[in-house]
Amino acid sequence: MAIERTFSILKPDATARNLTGAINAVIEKSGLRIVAQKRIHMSRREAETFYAVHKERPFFGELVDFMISGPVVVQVLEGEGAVLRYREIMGATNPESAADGTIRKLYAKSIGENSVHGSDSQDNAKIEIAQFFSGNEIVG
Ligand SMILES: Nc1ncnc2c1ncn2[C@@H]1O[C@H](COP(=O)(O)OP(=O)(O)OP(=O)(O)O)[C@@H](O)[C@H]1O
Repeated sequence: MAIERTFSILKPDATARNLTGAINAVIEKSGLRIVAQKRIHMSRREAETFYAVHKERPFFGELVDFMISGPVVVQVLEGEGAVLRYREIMGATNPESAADGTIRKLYAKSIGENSVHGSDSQDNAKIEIAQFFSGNEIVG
């Protein structure tokens, strides 16, 4: 499988509970490399742009409010099949359905406050990475 990059967010519920190191340990143990990382507080406009695909969904307002409720850590992860690999170790959106050992099973509080985001395709990974990082911030 090819070396890819994916975009990750450690969400406000994770930063609030001081879990960024614990989650990074799961990421690194999986073989993925954190090739860029920064802690930011998203603006409402950034969160609305990021989740624009969900703007007609009933939870959109709640999702945006949550994403700007505290700091997040945005990351670029690199490795073989990184998009799919990260989705596997994140686990299902709803932690109650997530497989044992996944980040969401271990740490997520609910379907909304579910600790992590990961891109769902290589095309979206490129778009999402470009929203938060310039090329010289990514060091492979
Ligand atoms: N029913 C819901 N109630 C509240 N928030 C929800 C609900 N469904 C999804 N969300 C939030 O919206 C995000 C995006 O939903 P999506 O269905 O794309 O899940 P995902 O692909 O697993 O998550 P992500 O896009 O964050 O990686 C979820 O991660 C979650 O934070």
